[in-house]
Amino acid sequence: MSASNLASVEPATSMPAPESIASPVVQVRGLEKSFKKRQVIQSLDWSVPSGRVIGLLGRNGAGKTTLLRCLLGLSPIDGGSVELFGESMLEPGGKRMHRIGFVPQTFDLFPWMKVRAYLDFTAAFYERWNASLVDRLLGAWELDGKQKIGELSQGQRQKLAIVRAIAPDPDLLVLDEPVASLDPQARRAFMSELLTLMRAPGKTVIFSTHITADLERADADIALLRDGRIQFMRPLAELRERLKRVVFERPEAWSHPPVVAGTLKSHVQDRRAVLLVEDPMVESLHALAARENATVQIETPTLEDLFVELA
Ligand SMILES: Nc1ncnc2c1ncn2[C@@H]1O[C@H](COP(=O)(O)OP(=O)(O)OP(=O)(O)O)[C@@H](O)[C@H]1O
Repeated sequence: MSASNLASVEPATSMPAPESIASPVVQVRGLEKSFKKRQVIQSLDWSVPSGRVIGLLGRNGAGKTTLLRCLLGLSPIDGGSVELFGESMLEPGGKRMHRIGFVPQTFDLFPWMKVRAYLDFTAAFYERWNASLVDRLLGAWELDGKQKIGELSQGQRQKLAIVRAIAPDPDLLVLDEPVASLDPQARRAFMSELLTLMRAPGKTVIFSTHITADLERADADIALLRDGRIQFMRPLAELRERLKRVVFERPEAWSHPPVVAGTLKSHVQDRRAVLLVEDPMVESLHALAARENATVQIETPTLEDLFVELA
């Protein structure tokens, strides 16, 4: 059993608000991307409605960076199509880029420029540029405008990349592991800043991360990338409500896990059988436990548990 059951219950786009069905911000159809013989993205379909915060999860090497770069036209695609704001995306450029902010995984541009000069230089390219936000964030995040970019620490560069990406007031903000180098205080401050700015009508955030606590804090929709495809996209609250960890325990060892409808994954550990079940029927579980001379516990898994099980 696998997470694809989730996708079969509902397609990769889950329950968008009615007004957003008409105009997804991101619409990907049949996307293919390989590096030499290594196929990273395979027939990937993904529709991201406006107004959501999406956490893109996937194991190391699952293709998150590749997918985000393909979305933004930064990496050529081998097949399929990508539309942003309803228009085909073949390469970055044009007016639409004013509406898009991107924080790459590593930021190592313009090492000779000073922070303030770099931001002023970048501002000139944008129709909208929130100079007071820049000033506030430089202060709050303790970035020195007079310091050279090449002399910044990794975390400070990441902060600068974030300031640069959100200052143009983007409608779509794409962040590739934006908080990987930030300390816990900076991560929290960043997440709360991000959500305040982007939890506004018409704003959409897509960010990849391994830090599941941040996704929980952001109350994000979770999109899982595995085997080259988006396996499902669901609001975190819905995942937690519908997916349960069911633990059977009995005096004798299990040779195989008990059969339960909706099981996505299961394993046995001696006298324990642990199942991840979608929409479990509580009475049937208790009846099954009684037949098997077992006790049963139904738990709500953490997002990290879910990630470990499903990714
Ligand atoms: N420029 C490239 N040339 C060749 N292979 C590449 C290139 N970029 C990525 N890959 C391969 O594509 C696969 C997906 O890489 P990608 O960086 O997209 O994964 P990821 O999900 O972002 O990983 P992580 O969580 O570790 O950042 C990996 O197997 C990687 O080796």
